[in-house]
Amino acid sequence: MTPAGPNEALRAERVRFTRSARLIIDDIDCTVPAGHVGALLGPNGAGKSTLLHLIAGIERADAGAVRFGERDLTALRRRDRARVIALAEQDVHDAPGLRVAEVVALGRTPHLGAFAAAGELDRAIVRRCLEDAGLVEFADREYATLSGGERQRVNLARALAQEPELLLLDEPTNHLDIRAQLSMLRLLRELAHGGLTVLAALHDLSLAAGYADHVIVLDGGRVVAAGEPRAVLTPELIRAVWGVEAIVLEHPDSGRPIIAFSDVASGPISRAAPVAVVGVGDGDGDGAGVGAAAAAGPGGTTEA
Ligand SMILES: Nc1ncnc2c1ncn2[C@@H]1O[C@H](COP(=O)(O)OP(=O)(O)OP(=O)(O)O)[C@@H](O)[C@H]1O
Repeated sequence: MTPAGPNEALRAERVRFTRSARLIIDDIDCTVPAGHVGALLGPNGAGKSTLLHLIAGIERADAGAVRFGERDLTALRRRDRARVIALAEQDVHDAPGLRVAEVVALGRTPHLGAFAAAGELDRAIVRRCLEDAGLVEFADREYATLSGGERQRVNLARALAQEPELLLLDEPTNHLDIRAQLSMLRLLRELAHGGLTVLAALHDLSLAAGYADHVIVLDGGRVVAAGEPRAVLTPELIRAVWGVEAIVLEHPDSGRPIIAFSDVASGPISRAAPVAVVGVGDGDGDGAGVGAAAAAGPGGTTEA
């Protein structure tokens, strides 16, 4: 596990960002309390990745500030910033031909001197991060040959090797099976309790509600709600932001919200109907031709 860093709060203050004459981030104010797991939620195109890039310093805001504790992150030089913040993204494009351990070792770059090679401490940190991400058996595999879920864990391990104080993640559960999703989020919680401040863009509202201490909901480049998952993730908010009907239940053990969706358009699914394969017609009237699966009712089901 990455050693505990100092607990600091992340604060974005009136951050504004325009691209191609479009206002993408519209005077955003938001906070992730020190040592918390924050979840950044919102529909496609809401501005989650852009906000993470602005916090990480990959993009420069037109206005506003990003602070971590007392430090102004926007004022830090690139190398200094990379010692404070790590961003785990879904796609790593700078790893052609590299093996997994080498990709993870790239995370040590901000800590190495200008011409210095990695030392024993760096190698030990890389080994520990491979272990934390469950990747020991993959250490010698070529990164390009990994599955999407395996790559996702490498991206996390590389970010952890940076030994950041602030860990940003863009859809870290994407491509992961359910067990790997839960273990990823459990690891983020453990890291937060160990001192890291974590902000992850997530799409799964129940996972966010189950693991995040603090959620920030973006819509159209603005923060529309923020706070404890239970207070924020209400059916009204979900309808307003995502345009879907949700039922918010309480987990019997943790008391945290579980979000279920009711698809009012298709109605209840009571019994799966056999799927008939019918010809869509090939013009000769015999019904043969390209097979198409036709469901007997809406959504491929019939009412009992
Ligand atoms: N270079 C660009 N020029 C113009 N618009 C852009 C540019 N980059 C991003 N955008 C727009 O900014 C908005 C926010 O994009 P962003 O990727 O931050 O959203 P997101 O919330 O991460 O979405 P998703 O959930 O789909 O990943 C989108 O409407 C996107 O089309």
